Amino acid sequence: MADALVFNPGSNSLKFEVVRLTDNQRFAGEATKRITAAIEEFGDEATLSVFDPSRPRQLAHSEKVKAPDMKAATDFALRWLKDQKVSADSLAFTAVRVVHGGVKYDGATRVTDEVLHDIEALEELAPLHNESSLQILGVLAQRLPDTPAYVTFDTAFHRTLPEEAWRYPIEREAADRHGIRKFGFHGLSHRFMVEQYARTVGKPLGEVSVVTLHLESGCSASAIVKGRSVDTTMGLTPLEGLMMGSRSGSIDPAIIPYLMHKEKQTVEEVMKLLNKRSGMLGIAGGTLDTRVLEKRDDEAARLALRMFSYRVRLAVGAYLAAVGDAQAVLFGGGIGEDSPWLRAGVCEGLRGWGLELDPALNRSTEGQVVVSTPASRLQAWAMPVEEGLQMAHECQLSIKNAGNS
Ligand SMILES: Nc1ncnc2c1ncn2[C@@H]1O[C@H](COP(=O)(O)OP(=O)(O)O)[C@@H](O)[C@H]1O
Ligand SMILES: CC(=O)OP(=O)(O)O
Ligand SMILES: [Mg+2]
Repeated sequence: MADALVFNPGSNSLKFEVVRLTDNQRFAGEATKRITAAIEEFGDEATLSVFDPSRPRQLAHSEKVKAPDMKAATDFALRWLKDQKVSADSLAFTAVRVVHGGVKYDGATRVTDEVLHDIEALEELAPLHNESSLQILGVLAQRLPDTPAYVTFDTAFHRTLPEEAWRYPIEREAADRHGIRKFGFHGLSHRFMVEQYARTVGKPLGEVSVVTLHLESGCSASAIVKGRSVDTTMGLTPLEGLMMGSRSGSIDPAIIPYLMHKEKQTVEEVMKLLNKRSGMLGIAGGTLDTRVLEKRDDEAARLALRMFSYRVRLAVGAYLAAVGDAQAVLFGGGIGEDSPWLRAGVCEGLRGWGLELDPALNRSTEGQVVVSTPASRLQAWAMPVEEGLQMAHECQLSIKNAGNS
């Protein structure tokens, strides 16, 4: 048995967990969380939320803390963990989620100067994320210098995409000169969902084909055939694909020069608009949080939720076609797990595929649950995603593999 400390910087938060791994675990879901917490809304009054480790997303305690940025939040987390009696010598390793690993990294890796350099080189393609990971790694190198540090990559799971999926239909030479291709992200989450599904239904991973949905501030879908990712909605960067909290997702690319021209803005300003002031925030105004939007009864909030659910539904339809004979649609991430309205809105359009939602089961917002009827040919599941457990599991596998080679 070993404990690992994992950090998951999102576009909107820093989540951190102490994970207890068992010696020969085959699935991430066999590990348990000892501590799980998040710092959100960085600033002098950031929020520290501490969750019940045994119940997904159940808040146990919350307080205001001073954490103006990712570095300060990491510093705070380490001090706070010390108060919780988590000492450096109780940790087998630390792990940090890195969103962009390019084509080079296919799994968890021990941090070296070369790895840090590669993460930095990819910063341009994941500006909301890679820099945050480097900041966390900097604090860990200073504060826990003797604990081995690992990184896990969102892109690793999608390295199995076939060329017709990862190649963009743009001039080949130009794309290849600059490494322009679809990478895909949220791989820890998509991998966790499909493996957890396989584990629960008792099938080998190689016999499982599903569509997975990771829906939080950042959102993506993945088409998975026989346990391997064959397509995913995010692309060269985490801006492509579904409508998100504050990101537009896919739009007509001609909108970018048109807006630059009409609004007399630079490309950086327009990219900021698409990353930070679009998506549900851009349509509803005021917030990107679906829990708040659900409670609002103005037309803008309702439109944002309808647009979001419509776009998720379209992606699921496309990926059911990509998979061909999917067994289930897995709804994960804060919105996927917790929002009956979203699941109903998406499944409404999937009757033709033989998906029958059970309205009573769909009202459940707690834990992993099948929300389709027993007779439904295609199943729908609400599936709590545990990126932290997946990170710790992938690092343990990499340590074992290194020991065996
Ligand atoms: N119970 C829940 N807990 C947390 N987030 C939820 C919940 N239900 C819905 N959500 C949605 O998920 C978003 C939170 O995503 P978060 O985990 O902070 O994303 P990220 O990892 O991209 O920073 C919220 O803005 C909200 O829209
Ligand atoms: C890749 C990505 O968008 O990550 P997150 O949803 O955690 O911001
Ligand atoms: Mg996230």
